[in-house]
Amino acid sequence: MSAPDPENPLAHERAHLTSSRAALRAMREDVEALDIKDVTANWVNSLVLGAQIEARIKALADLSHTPLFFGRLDYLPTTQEGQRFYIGRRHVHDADGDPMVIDWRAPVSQPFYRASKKDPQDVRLRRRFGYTGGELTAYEDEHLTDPAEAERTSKLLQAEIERPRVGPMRDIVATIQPEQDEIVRSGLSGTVCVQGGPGTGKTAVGLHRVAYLLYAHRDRLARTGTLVVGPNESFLHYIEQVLPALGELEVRQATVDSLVAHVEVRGEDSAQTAVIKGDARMAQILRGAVRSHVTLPTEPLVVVRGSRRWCVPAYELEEIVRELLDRDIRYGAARDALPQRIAHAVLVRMEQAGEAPDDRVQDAVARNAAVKAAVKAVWPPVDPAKLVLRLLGDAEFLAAHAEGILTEDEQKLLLWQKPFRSVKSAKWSAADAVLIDEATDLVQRTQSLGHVVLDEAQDLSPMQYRAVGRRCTTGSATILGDLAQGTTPWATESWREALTHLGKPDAAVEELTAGFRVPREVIAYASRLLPHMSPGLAPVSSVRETPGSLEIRPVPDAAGLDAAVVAACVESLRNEGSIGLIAADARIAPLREALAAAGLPCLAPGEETTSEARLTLVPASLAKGLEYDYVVLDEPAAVVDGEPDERTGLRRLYVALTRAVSGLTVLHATDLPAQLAGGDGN
Ligand SMILES: Nc1ncnc2c1ncn2[C@@H]1O[C@H](COP(=O)(O)OP(=O)(O)OP(=O)(O)O)[C@@H](O)[C@H]1O
Repeated sequence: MSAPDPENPLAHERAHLTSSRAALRAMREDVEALDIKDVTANWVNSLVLGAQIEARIKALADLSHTPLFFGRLDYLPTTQEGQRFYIGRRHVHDADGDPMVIDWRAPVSQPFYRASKKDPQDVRLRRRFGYTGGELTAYEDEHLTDPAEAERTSKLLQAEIERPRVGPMRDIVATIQPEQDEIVRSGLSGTVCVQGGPGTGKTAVGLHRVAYLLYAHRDRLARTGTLVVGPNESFLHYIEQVLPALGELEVRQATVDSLVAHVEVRGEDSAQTAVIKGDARMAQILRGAVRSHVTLPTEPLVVVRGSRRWCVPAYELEEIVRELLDRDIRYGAARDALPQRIAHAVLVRMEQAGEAPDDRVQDAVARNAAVKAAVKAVWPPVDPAKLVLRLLGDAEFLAAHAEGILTEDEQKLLLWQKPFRSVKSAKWSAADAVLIDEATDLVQRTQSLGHVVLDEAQDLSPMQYRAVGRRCTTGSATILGDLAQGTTPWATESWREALTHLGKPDAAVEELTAGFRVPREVIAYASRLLPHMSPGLAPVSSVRETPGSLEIRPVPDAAGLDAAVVAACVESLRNEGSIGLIAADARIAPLREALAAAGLPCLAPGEETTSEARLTLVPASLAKGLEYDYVVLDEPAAVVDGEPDERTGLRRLYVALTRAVSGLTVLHATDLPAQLAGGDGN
């Protein structure tokens, strides 16, 4: 490494960027030049190796608009031999194998995120770099061991957050904050639950944690797999580029609905019914219903082999069945084990009679027609969807298993008005699919992944938590959410309870309190709702002061509201970045028309914003998790009224009010909800 030029540090850093880029190119060319013909024994090997090389080449691509490094650490002479490290998205080394850029996830990079004046962690200088396009244009230094230097908030962090947004969500790897980093780097074995208000970086933290875990436990997670679960497709689409930008291409993304898609969902439940279907008591009912298929044998079993007849008495068969019922194994696994258990009982009799049967004889007995018939009678196969079809369609069957668990009224709510004939013709709801998933797992164990990230977790029902939980029984999870943003009738009120349903009752619950998205003025306004919908939750404290970021515009005449909203969108579009027009779901159609009439094209959530198409029309029900540089919020009272109860309405409004990064304009022709009224006359 060349010596720094004290006269022109920026030129020196740019030179390092240029040589790092060249080194990365050389690394890529080395991989491209690999000839695997001589080293692979067969075509399967060569295919596998070929795919690995292909992936490596992709991972080594130099994305000209993504800074190769964003920070620098100079250690004190006493540690790391006073070395200097450039921190970036991936490791880059020169021709001698010496590091030019260190992966942000490496242990030596950690102080970049955690060191402070109070705890410099052996770092003398921390330097952050600013880029414009692909150009390195600025840097910011902190001399962590210099007592004379005052601590200040990073301008580059501020600029990074306010950088106009177009396109999908981006990573925050250059600016992860210390309390976020603690979560990102927490170990693979533990499940972490993160409570955090709007814009505290929960989604970002969850995604960076996956990237970190994949780095630290690559082999294990490559085998077991990782999954990110989000609330809907448009949200998944919004976040889907973050992990690839961090070099991780193998992480699966899903919604809870898509995880449990055993049947086609065409029906909808009333809120009351959905609440019961999502209640954890349903798991108990399903378990009883599945196991009720087992009938204790009352007849002896006779197996004929050659000239001999072997008889296993009924009481002994019963013992075998009881023992399998007592062992907590899946219904299907026990069913698979039963023929061998019976065959073993026959073999014992053969031995008692002086024969010496071997394993092959046991296998043959297990396949004997009489044994097969006995197994079918005692432990018949169970089709999970048919089982749920019967529970929801047959009052007697339901009563037999729900007695003492659900009240009669609750049972009535579960039953279809008119039972469906078949799994195919049934109008399954989303909650039914979760029940089928539970039943499926009772029959056959669901495969567990190595790590699951669950975002917007507060909206899940207990049965949905169980569905996610069984996908990480042998792995760990990151649970992200905000109790104040729960808008389903079954929304979680306590993380401890949610974690218990998930099967991780002892997981650590962490809290993020610093807000990065929403300016102080806006979050203060939205937080007026908190005492009315989630008392006890502390407001987010925004790291950003953006004067003038909030405007409340009364519209005197209701007939003029649409035109005023369109005008506000036009004004917002004069700024750089993305614009979200958020409105009650019922207001979407008229607003779309008004925008079209004014010649303003708009996107739907999930459609990617570009520099040409920057305005998205967002139904309040889909706003969760999304963000826009400027938000125009149409008629708050309509957002509240769009929900079945006031608390849910206020929470929906809270979500809508907290989507803006740089500016929020609220337009209302009717009175604002009383809970928003504050001391300032707004
Ligand atoms: N350390 C950070 N540096 C820069 N930007 C950050 C940082 N943390 C969060 N952000 C930005 O703040 C915004 C909000 O982050 P994110 O969407 O992860 O928050 P959230 O807690 O999931 O919000 P919500 O509850 O509204 O879904 C994003 O644009 C994200 O990039």
